[in-house]
Amino acid sequence: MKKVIKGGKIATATDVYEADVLIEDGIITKIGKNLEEDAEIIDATGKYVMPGGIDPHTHLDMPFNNTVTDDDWESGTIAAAFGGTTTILDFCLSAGESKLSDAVEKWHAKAKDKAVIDYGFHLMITDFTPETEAELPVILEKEGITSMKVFMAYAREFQSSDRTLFKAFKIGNATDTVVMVHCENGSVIDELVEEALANGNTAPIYHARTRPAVLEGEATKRAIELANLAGAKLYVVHVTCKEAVDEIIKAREKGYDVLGETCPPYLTLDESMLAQPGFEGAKYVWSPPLRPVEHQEVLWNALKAKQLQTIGSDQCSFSFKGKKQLGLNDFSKIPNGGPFIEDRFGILYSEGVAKGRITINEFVDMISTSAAKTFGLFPKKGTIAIGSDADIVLFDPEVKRVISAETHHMNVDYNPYEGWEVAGEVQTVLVRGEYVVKDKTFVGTLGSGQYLKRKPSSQPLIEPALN
Ligand SMILES: NC(=O)NCCC(=O)O
Ligand SMILES: [Zn+2]
Ligand SMILES: [Zn+2]
Repeated sequence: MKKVIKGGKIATATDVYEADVLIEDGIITKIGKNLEEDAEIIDATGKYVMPGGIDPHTHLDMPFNNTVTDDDWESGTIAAAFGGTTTILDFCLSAGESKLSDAVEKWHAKAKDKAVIDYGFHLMITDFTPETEAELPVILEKEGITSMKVFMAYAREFQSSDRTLFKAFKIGNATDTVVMVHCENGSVIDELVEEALANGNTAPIYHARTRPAVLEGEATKRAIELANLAGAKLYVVHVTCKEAVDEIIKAREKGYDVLGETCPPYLTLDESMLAQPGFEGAKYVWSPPLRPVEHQEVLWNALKAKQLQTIGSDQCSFSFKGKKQLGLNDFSKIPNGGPFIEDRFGILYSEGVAKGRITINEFVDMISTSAAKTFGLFPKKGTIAIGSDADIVLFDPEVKRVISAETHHMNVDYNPYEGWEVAGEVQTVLVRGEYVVKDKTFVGTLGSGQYLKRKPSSQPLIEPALN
């Protein structure tokens, strides 16, 4: 059945205008005033009609820090949809697998019968054996994967040597793959952690104190130089601080092909959350850590200036009364990560657009379009245009609502934004023209999300004007 969205205000990364949208067979086929069609009418009066959010950074059902994240592909993608996200790019973990193809197969099995929105994978690389090095280009092509993540942190779990990092950049260059890097100095952090514990400092705040911003800046610079030496496209994930932003700006001014992502908590929460009495701070333990409040303005300014381009949720959820308790007597054992897949879109709108920090077009770009372009999904995803998938969010900017773990859809017992009043509400969400959320009720089907094969591009990531 055809659908027409009528009377709304279409917002894309470049325009805002009133028009109707015709959807046929999951695709946008017409955009215009007063479309008269024999179709189901969806009334969007007073609402924004926006492209569905694209979350380029999630960890669903992922083994990590001696446990597994609490949101799987069912709760995680349902929560994403309620929050206005219609595509996610999740990290497929290859550590522990002798073949990359086994890792990818495992990730397909996790997602296939559960996902209610569309999805793709980034490959997570920790090391190269001669076999995995040979297999990588084959897997990237076969699976339509155009991005991989390498870690300069988590010394005992995922951290790569500089040599592995450099190899990844060389392969990135040869295959036009975007290399995403977690930039922290994991070895120095380990030393600082050991020192803190030896001094009896076991509380959650020491997670932040043992991962200083200078180590994020240092690692960011190292990744930038190694990527440039290898001729790779670099995407710095979860940027938190001035030290890292400064390195990214300097590199971009030199014409290096570098993009940066930040995440809602770094824009809106600060280090003091970890210093709350008792074990409460464990709710805010993720890496890199929250920073002192002055870093927030640096991040907002960098987004506004397009020196940072995307917003990932870094969804990596662990319940407070459950898995976070692993670190009750030792902050270094608190599983790293937080639940953000549902509130990424709403927090950025409320703190960004409603508070006048960014425009609605900048919002759409950061929450959807820019990720689509970076990761080979545009214009199928990431915009409202004829020929694009009808991944559409109807958003009422006038509604005020309160975020709470009591009402969210993530499979965790707390929300870092508990009690926050936010402006704007996602009301209806379509994926390829089918309702997943209709008038704030889930009506989707488990397993209806489609795996997205992407195509590498030889184009640089950096916009030509900056070259
Ligand atoms: N960010 C975090 O603490 N957990 C997820 C893993 C990562 O992205 O580093
Ligand atoms: Zn990371
Ligand atoms: Zn992450």
